[in-house]
Parts: sequence; structure tokens; C-alpha cells
Amino acid sequence: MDHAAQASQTDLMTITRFVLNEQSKHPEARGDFSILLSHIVLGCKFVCSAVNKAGLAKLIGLAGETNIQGEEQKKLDVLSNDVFIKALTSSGRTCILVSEEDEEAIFVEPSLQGRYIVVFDPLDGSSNIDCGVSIGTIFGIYMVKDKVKPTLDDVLQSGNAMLAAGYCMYGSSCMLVLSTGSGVNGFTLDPSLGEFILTHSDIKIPKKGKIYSVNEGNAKYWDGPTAKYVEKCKFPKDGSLSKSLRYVGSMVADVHRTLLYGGIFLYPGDKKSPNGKLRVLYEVFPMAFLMEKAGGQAFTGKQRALDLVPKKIHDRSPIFLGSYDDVEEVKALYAAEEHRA
Ligand SMILES: O=P(O)(O)OC[C@H]1O[C@](O)(COP(=O)(O)O)[C@@H](O)[C@@H]1O
Ligand SMILES: [Mg+2]
Ligand SMILES: [Mg+2]
Repeated sequence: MDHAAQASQTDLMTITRFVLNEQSKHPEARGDFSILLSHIVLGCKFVCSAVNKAGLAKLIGLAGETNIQGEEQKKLDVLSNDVFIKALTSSGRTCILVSEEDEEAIFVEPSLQGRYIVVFDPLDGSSNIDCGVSIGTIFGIYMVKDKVKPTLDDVLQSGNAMLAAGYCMYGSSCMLVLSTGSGVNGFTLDPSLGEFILTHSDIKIPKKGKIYSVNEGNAKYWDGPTAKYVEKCKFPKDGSLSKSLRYVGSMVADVHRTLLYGGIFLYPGDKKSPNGKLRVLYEVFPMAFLMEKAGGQAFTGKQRALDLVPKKIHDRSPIFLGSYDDVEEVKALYAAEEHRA
């Protein structure tokens, strides 16, 4: 067993040491990626602290602005967006940033430019802020093709080009879940130390789960395969037990539970919104990346989610992700529908 593996089994592994251990597996690495991750971690700690103090600091409430998706922005959305933009640009390792809260991609000024592109949802689940329910941050990292001339084409790549992805959940504890390409690891923030400590190493999603997670309020608009799948969850005909329904309404929290307990999370397209609600670059891709790295699947109703190539930075897509076998069932229902058509 090498030194890093031994250390991870015997003592506390901070996220910093974990990332440096990963870096040491790539002798050619110059540390840029580790520095970028450390700035993302800093952003997460900052937002976590703001979320914890939100009620006290009277941060809760509308900022009186509307974002480009036509949704009301909360003060915490604005704050989190500012925090991540500052943390990422000051890392000196990014060249393009795409945030849910900004209509246009942000091109980092040349003096601070690096090789990485970060796509992010600074505050996910914002409808849950006012009632103190778990919310989060989602991010994905790409590398630019030509550092001297970063263009939007570098951003509009398929999810297969993603190098790393993760989310931070601001819940009963603050947890950062990260994959840098091999395996998925979860770190819990010890608030007294201000350090993320490895608590969930090499997360694997159960092959099949007992929970489905969807906004059933949209059921009247669903297409045939989605409706059939949810019906199967509730009234299985093969003698298996019905699945339980859990739906927080924060993607980070719903996906986190799905990752740890197994099951499926669905935000389908429907008659009202054929492309669903969730955004490809900074919601669908990072979560699909993590699911696959943990042994699960992510499907759009038509194709493997990571094979999508967005045309615009805020494109949306239906998404079905989670345990391998559960997503397989959804895929079979969509394939049967296509066969009938
Ligand atoms: O309220 P709905 O329609 O079920 O939507 C819930 C979904 O919307 C989201 O809140 C959208 O994310 P934002 O809060 O970042 O806009 C997801 O977190 C969640 O999965
Ligand atoms: Mg979101
Ligand atoms: Mg958001």
C-alpha cells in the first residue's frame, strides 16, 4: 500500500491533503488544478457561513431583482454568485466562468487568466432558503483548448469533456462531494476547524434503490414513459415493494440522498416544459458525472446525459439519474415508446 493510501486509513484526511495526494499521482501536474479546487472550497466555506447566518443577518428575502431565467433572485443567490466569481477569478487559474445567475459567460481578464473553465450554480434550491431547508452549490470544471484564445466553443462541449465536478450541500452538516475523474468522495466540514474532512470515501451508489424523487405536482403534464415509470414505482406488478417518494425540491439535496441511499431522481420534460427545468451545464452535467463515477447512470429520455452538447450556456434538459437498475427501467420505457412511434 502506498503512503497516501495508508495515511487515508489511519488519520484524518483533509480535503487539501486529499487533493495534493491526487495531484502527486500525476507527476506532470503543476498544481494549478489543486489551487483551483482550493478556491472552490473557499467559496463553499464562505457560502456555508452565510447560509448558517442567513436568518440572523437578515439576508433572507428578495433582493428585488430578477435573474435571466425570469426567477426572483434571493439575496443569498446574489451573495453566493459574487463569492464564487471572486474566489474563482482570484485563483488565477480560470479563463471562463458560467454561472446560473449571469446571462453571459464571464471571460476572466488576461492578467488573472488560467486554463480552466468553471460552470456553476452558486445557490441551488433557492426556493428553500426562507424555510431553512438544505440548499447547495453545484460546479463542473473543463479545460480550455487554447489558453491564449478562450472562446464559447470551449464551454459548449459535451459532458464527456468535464474533468471534475462536485457539489456542496448546506444542510444539517455542510458536505462537499467531489469527483476529479476517478471515484467520488465526500468531505464534511468541521466548523470548529474550518476544514473539510474525508468522511465518505469512494462512494458507490446502490445498484437499485427504494426511493423515487420527483415533483409529482407536474404529473398531469408528463409524457407516457415518465407517467408509466412513476406508476410502476407506486404499484409494481412484479411483486416487489413500492418505492417511497422523497422530494426536497433542492437538486443538491435530492441527488445527495439518491447517491447515498440509492434510487432515482427525475426532472422530466413535460407538455409545459419539453426540456424540463434543470440546466445542462451546471446542474445536469455535474450531477450526471458524479452519478456515473459512483456506478449509476444519467439519462435524458433520449440519450446518455453526458453525451449532450449544449447549444447555449443556459440550455435545459430532462434528466433521470440514480441507481443503475432504476435508470435502466426508465430507459426501457422510453425505448419501447420510441419503438411504438
Ligand atoms: O420546484 P420544482 O419545479 O420542483 O423545481 C425544483 C428544482 O429547481 C431547482 O431549485 C432549480 O435550481 P435553482 O434554485 O438553482 O434555480 C433545483 O434545485 C430543484 O431540483
Ligand atoms: Mg439549481
Ligand atoms: Mg441556483
